[in-house]
Amino acid sequence: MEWIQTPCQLLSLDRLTLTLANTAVRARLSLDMSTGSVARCFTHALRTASDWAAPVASSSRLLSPARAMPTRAFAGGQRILGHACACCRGQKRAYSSYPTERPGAGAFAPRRKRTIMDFNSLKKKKVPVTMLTAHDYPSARFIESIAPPAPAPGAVPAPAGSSSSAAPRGIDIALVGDSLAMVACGYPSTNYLTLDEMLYHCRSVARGCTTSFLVADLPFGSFSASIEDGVRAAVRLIQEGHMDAVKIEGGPEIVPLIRRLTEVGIPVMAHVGLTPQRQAALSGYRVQGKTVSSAVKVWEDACAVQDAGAFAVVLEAVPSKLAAWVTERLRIPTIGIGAGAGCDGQVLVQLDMLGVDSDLGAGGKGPRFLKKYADVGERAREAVRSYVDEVRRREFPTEGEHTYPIEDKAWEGFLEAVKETEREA
Ligand SMILES: Nc1nc(=O)c2c([nH]1)NC[C@@H]1CN(c3ccc(C(=O)N[C@@H](CCC(=O)O)C(=O)O)cc3)CN21
Ligand SMILES: CC(C)C(=O)C(=O)O
Repeated sequence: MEWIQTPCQLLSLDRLTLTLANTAVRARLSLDMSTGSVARCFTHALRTASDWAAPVASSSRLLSPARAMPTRAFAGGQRILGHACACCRGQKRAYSSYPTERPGAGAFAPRRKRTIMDFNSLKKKKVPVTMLTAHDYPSARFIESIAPPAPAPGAVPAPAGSSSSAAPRGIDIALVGDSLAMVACGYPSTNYLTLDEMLYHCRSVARGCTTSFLVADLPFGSFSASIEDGVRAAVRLIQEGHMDAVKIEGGPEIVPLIRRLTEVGIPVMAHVGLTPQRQAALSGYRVQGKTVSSAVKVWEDACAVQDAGAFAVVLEAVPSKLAAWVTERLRIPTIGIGAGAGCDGQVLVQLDMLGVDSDLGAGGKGPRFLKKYADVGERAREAVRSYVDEVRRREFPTEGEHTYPIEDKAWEGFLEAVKETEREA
């Protein structure tokens, strides 16, 4: 089997994540630079020592001798080949099947890749799950960069969610939401976004975010005509978009698709309440579940998607009382947006909460649920204004600080060399 090395990313000096791919499988593994062993492999397709031999050999060739640090990690090649990272210790892969147990917590570093088991375990412990959108490489890197660092070699890592306030856990789930249609592409609604456009954004996010669980929306229309359409679209999000799971808006009408995807091993996050892909049919972005029949529908939709196999469900713009009631009764975690603190987790659009002027955040207004944690838009405007002023005043670039020198001797030689042509010009 011929292995091809795809871009290899050095995340920090003590942790290296490699992405290896061939036509059949894509593997990501994280190496502990201090011990040269596999800290975590993000694929379960490669289980045996011989499975690893080819990719590790090809990456060794690629990494040495140009990159001295990464090469050190391969000094213990045997350890890599015979590795026993937590995910490969005979565990079953966790799909949308409500696994309730998680393996020995001590086996995990605090910032290994998040899994569905973690979300179930967090729900059980009543520790909120954090989710935030990422629409491109920088916003994904931003999420990755706030994750707590890996522990010192030999340290006994704390189990995920063991401490809710002392140690920040970073963002558990990065969502490539179709809100990117409006936020990143300037479309008037999420329904303009095509599957190909979504895939382009997914690939960029996956390159920047290696430890959060990656979820992408199935765009409007990509699953409407048939279950087969939905399966093909979801497979593309996993295979070409490099996502871990898909999110689908809807209730009982998407149950057959959730069932099918769960059967083939694609985890599904459901989305009920205010479903933006139906904003025209719902006569706008309106809070759902405020009347008896609407509240019953939210509850029944949530039950239907859970029973179909969804591993989690987004509750958008529903009364907090209803969301808390539903959360208490569902086995799967609920992720709220405009649904109150009684949910098992929260999600916001990154540019909204940063206070960048997004489609919803512009002009200081926005939905009630939106909290701006910063005013990045105003800071960015101030910066651009300063740049414009300094350029006009010739204060930027500053001589010596932002410029490259030429030695006097070279300069005099240059003037001598161009004497003739200078006169002609
Ligand atoms: N930047 C951004 N953030 C989002 O959260 C987001 C998008 N874009 N685009 C897609 C959908 C649209 N979303 C929206 C848009 C508007 C409201 C809104 O205006 N809500 C009213 C409710 C009015 C009512 O029914 O009482 C509010 O005042 O909160 C809610 C969600 C959420 N999604
Ligand atoms: C706001 C979240 C839940 C979403 O669906 C999106 O970003 O598209």
